Amino acid sequence: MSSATAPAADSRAPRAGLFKRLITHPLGGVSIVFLSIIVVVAIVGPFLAPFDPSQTDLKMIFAPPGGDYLLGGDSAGRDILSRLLVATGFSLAGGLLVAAVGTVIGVSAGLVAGYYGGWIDTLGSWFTALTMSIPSIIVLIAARSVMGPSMWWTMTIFGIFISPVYYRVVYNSVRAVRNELYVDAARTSGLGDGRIIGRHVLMAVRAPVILLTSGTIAAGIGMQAGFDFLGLGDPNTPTWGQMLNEGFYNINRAGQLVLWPALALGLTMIFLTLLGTALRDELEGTSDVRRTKGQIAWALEASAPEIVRHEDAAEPDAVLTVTDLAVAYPAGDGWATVVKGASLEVRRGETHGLIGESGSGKTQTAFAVLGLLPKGGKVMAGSIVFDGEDLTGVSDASMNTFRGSRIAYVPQEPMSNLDPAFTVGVQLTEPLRKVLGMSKEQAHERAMSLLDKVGIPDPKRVFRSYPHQLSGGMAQRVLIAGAVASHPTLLIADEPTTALDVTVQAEVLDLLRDLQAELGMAVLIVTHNFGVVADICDRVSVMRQGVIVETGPTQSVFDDPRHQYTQSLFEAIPTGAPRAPLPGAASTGTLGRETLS
Ligand SMILES: Nc1ncnc2c1ncn2[C@@H]1O[C@H](COP(=O)(O)OP(=O)(O)OP(=O)(O)O)[C@@H](O)[C@H]1O
Repeated sequence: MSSATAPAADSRAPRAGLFKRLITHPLGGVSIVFLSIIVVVAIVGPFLAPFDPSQTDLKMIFAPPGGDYLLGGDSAGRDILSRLLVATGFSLAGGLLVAAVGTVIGVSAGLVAGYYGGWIDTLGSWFTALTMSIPSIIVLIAARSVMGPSMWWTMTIFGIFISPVYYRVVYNSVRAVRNELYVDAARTSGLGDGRIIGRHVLMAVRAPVILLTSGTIAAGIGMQAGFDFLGLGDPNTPTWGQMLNEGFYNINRAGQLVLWPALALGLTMIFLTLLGTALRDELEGTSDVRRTKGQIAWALEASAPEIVRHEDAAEPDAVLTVTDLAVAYPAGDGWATVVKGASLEVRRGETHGLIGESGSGKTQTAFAVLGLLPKGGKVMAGSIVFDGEDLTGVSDASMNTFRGSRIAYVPQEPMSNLDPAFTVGVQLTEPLRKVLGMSKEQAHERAMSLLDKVGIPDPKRVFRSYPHQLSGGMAQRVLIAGAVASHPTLLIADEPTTALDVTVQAEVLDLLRDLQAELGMAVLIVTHNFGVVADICDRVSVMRQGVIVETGPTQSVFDDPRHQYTQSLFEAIPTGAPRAPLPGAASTGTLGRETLS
């Protein structure tokens, strides 16, 4: 056995710029190429057009493709190709105008209303509600009869109707960040509101606004085409919608009249939507997961420390096998890896301690198993096999079939994990009814017997009590009762005694031991207290800086810690404390509650 101390790689792989990432994204690349061609055509189309798009030639009415008119002639003898080239510019400009008006009004109003609140907020909400309640098409038709058939006015008004969408997105994002500590810090450091909004707040809304804009351009082009198709547009401005309108009138005589504008319109809208999908992937980081997963896995493999494994007489029957797990969070332009290739095995029916100093990644490992990583956290590499199923590829919806039934969880802070608005009875019976499908009476009966089982002296009273009427120890017993209600195969308890006082800690540990023995479940107990491990764990894994460095039966690891880090942990225990009270010896807290940090 060897011990290794090399830390695993920290993968702060720098991310390329947004455009570079988009162009290498499969959907993004092809969309950018197509849309670039459309933009080029829109700009140079009028110069490339072989004829004036309005020039009529009676001889060329419904002329077939070929000859002077490459794509044929329309019902007035105009060149379809020339009209298509010029129409591309107008159609695109219409979509861009909608997005520009929507962005300018919606983003600025959302920023100001979200940041300042008060009457500006009220005015913004009122305007949003008003514009959303009026059908835009009616206003557009009314405006047309007042101002005449101008594409520019039509698109400007449509942009105003789109602006509440931007307003809401920006407003909600600003509300979410305005009380962040870094915004407070900017304020206290003397930065003015304009600078804070422009620098800190605008950054937070940048991604959703960019995302929204590709959809808005598509919606604008579609709206304009629909308006022209209905014959409500400006007949002197060639657009795809105008061409479609004319084509549909003459579809039986010359089908190509519909074909070209329909292709241009359909493909542009499809590629704008695909670009939106690619943008979402890149801005929200989902694509980075795909792209960097391999890189991180490779980096971890290259530097993975060897785990010190103690010989084990028992036949391994793993209920949970975590292999080379890597968990990372976006950090700046890269990823900060907080679990760096951890491997862990919890066997059926055993109590397994996961011990390590504060910040070593114990909770992140537990959350990864539960599929409950905080926002931004991603499993970048490795596998989590529970009862034969790999949980890393499982959807959120499917994870719900594991959580609360086959995998249960007991948190660190009992009080903050009970909803103060509901009685214990409601909180215990609701999952029994929803997850296990029990009737109201069955759930009530089961909850009472669970409260009794976890040693609550007066279950009836506690059932009717609100969390604030319970002590910390009682609240933790209630949470344990809820966790074991479904007879889980695996119970994950994250520092279940840390928030409790010493005497209550001992009782809760005794309770966990008794329940484990009675229900035969496996228990993974996350702790930084060797006393807890000594008291109830059959086996232990020692975690350091995101990796497991030593694992084995508790007795063996306590008797003969081989990894330098495990040895240093034992050395950190104050002298005078007995070294290793072994599992089964009810000696909670023998080693105190040392925080190994
Ligand atoms: N939401 C988050 N975003 C970014 N980094 C995080 C997040 N949550 C945790 N971390 C980082 O992950 C690392 C491991 O945290 P974790 O909570 O797993 O530690 P731990 O071993 O359970 O320690 P403790 O006993 O203090 O909870 C820490 O460096 C922490 O800063």
